[in-house]
Amino acid sequence: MLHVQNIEKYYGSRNNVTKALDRISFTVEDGEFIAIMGASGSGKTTLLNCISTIDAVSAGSILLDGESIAELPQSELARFRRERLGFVFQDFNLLDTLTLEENIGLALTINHADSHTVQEKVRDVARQLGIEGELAKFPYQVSGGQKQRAACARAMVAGQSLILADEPTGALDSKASKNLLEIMTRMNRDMAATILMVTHDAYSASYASRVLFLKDGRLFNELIRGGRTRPVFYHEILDVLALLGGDVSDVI
Ligand SMILES: Nc1ncnc2c1ncn2[C@@H]1O[C@H](COP(=O)(O)OP(=O)(O)OP(=O)(O)O)[C@@H](O)[C@H]1O
Repeated sequence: MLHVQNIEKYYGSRNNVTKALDRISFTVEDGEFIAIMGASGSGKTTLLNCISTIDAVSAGSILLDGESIAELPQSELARFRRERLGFVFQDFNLLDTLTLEENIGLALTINHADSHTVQEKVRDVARQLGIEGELAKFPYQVSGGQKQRAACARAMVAGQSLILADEPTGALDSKASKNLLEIMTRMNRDMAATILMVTHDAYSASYASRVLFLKDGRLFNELIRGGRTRPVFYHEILDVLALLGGDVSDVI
């Protein structure tokens, strides 16, 4: 569903060029849960920004469901992001003045879906994530875990092909992180969501089915979980991080 082909990204101009991404290629199949890891400055956010159409690649191509992101006209980008991509942010970005139901349904409402369809889709995904009873509440009236669920529901309610998460557990304590990772696992396993998650954290990455490691803008290694348990996978991830070198404490 996602083909990243030989992409490069440079920042700056002639005398001061940073190569943030250097000939990166990989494919994400439907239904995968992928983590992207690497030290600070290795290019993780740049990669996610290129995939999410927030930033443009300098060379190479990115295809989502066969459609080339670089060739989308500016006028189409906002719609493309709303319909095809779901986002889970570190602070969840729920709007305080909207109920959970309105927050979750926002992309559908903006796309002019009729109100009955919006309500049905929102309720369906909310039920699957266990927050059906909270839909009339505002974000300040629900728990942190329920906010996480609402943000996850919003990321997939419009049938988005790909969910992009940038350090989603970055600001959470370990219990809240575990909750969120379990929700994401459920979305992936039971609700067929395809997820690409950038993380510094080996524990978070161990929930993924595959981990891509970036070093200095290049793809350094890849680990596939296969039949291994999560704790075993976690230790393998730590081993690769040690191999990656540099300031290891920076990446775990
Ligand atoms: N707008 C920009 N202008 C110039 N250089 C940039 C810009 N954005 C990123 N870079 C550089 O590109 C490289 C990759 O940065 P990026 O933010 O993608 O790394 P990262 O792996 O996400 O880091 P972190 O984990 O610290 O967020 C770094 O060397 C960074 O300094």
